[in-house]
Amino acid sequence: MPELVFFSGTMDCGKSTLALQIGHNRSARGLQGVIFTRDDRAGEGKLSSRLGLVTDAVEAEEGMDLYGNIVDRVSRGGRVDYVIVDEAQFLAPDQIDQLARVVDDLKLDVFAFGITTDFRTKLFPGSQRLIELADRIEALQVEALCWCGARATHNARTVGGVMVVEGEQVVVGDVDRPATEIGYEVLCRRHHRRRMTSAAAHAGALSPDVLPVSAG
Ligand SMILES: Nc1ncnc2c1ncn2[C@@H]1O[C@H](COP(=O)(O)OP(=O)(O)O)[C@@H](O)[C@H]1O
Ligand SMILES: Cc1cn([C@H]2C[C@H](O)[C@@H](COP(=O)(O)O)O2)c(=O)[nH]c1=O
Repeated sequence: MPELVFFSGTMDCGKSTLALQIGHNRSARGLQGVIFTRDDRAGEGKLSSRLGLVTDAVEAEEGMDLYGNIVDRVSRGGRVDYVIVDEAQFLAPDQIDQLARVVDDLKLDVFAFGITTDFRTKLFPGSQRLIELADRIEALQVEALCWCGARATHNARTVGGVMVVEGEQVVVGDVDRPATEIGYEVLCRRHHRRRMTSAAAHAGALSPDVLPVSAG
């Protein structure tokens, strides 16, 4: 049975790498897929992984009918065996409904990859709809880690090196950006709640306030 699968996790947990691997393994066996993405860091119409691999993709622009796009390809004689969607959190809810229709009406597997929640710990609309509609939700096996060593479950945004909890939901960016820019860091829930990024933890450790004080 074809499925709509949502591979979800934090930033930097290997989603794009897995998307590329799934595409590679299928094309190695002669299958033909359509790869959609939206606002990849590498630029329009690209699906890129931090491991250095990148492939061409169809930019799933705002308002684009993803079901219609696949039907057009097939009706023009094209072959489509499966669909991959990266950065699926950026899609509109009705585009996720269109992906579900690709599975149900066209009988194709759709593999969607995206982060579940934003820097405020709120669901992205596209991810919410995927959670509502997916046949399966898969967590990535190689977990990203918080600076404390716990599994990272949340995404923090930093501006000038300081964690923020207000701002636009969508700001394309990356982890490990210079402290002067808007950046992201993955954290466990405890440290996300305390707004304690690795820089804040490091500064706290150096602060005289937290140095051991002798009793005498
Ligand atoms: N130099 C490296 N050596 C080995 N693995 C790396 C290296 N750089 C990044 N990675 C792996 O790539 C993962 C990020 O992959 P990517 O597909 O870009 O993530 P996502 O799409 O989830 O943001 C990291 O969690 C890490 O496991
Ligand atoms: C948390 C968060 C992230 N983003 C952006 C930042 C990146 O461009 C993508 C995530 O890409 P990745 O391949 O999973 O690392 O999402 C955002 O716009 N808003 C956020 O709150």
